[in-house]
Amino acid sequence: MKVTVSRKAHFNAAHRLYRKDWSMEQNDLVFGKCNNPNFHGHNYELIVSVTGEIDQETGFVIDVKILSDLIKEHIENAFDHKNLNLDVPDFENLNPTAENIAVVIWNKLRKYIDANKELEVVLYETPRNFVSYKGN
Ligand SMILES: Nc1nc2c(c(=O)[nH]1)N=C([C@H](O)[C@H](O)COP(=O)(O)OP(=O)(O)OP(=O)(O)O)CN2
Ligand SMILES: [Zn+2]
Repeated sequence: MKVTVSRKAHFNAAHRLYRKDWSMEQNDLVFGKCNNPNFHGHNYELIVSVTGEIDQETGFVIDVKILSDLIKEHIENAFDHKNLNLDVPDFENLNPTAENIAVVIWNKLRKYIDANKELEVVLYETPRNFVSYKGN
């Protein structure tokens, strides 16, 4: 019997969607207003879910306090109130789209979650735009 435990978190960050190897015109064509050279920001909402068997002694799939501390240490401290393009090394050569941010978050957390448990990341960039990633 598998059960999913989820924890919500949030961070505020600035970004610019563009490719360094494209002209301004091409970036404008593809990324539109998201290519603003002066950046723009989002209030990102994050849902991290861990699925696995319930431990018979504790009744937990994972202690939510542990999950919360992992998100705070590895995601919120790294991304909150940061410029993703300029301040976060993961995006030095990676466009900080919602898709790429979700994959980076998943990779950062995966190593701390037991191998026999599944991890899913859902990232809301705006209240209407969101992506999800489960690995693979
Ligand atoms: N596949 C993706 N498409 C877009 C991404 C993304 O990360 N992945 N990102 C952006 C922009 O960064 C931003 O999210 C767009 O903001 P905005 O247009 O303001 O968002 P909304 O759609 O919620 O606003 P509306 O008012 O509904 O237009 C663009 N595309
Ligand atoms: Zn944006």
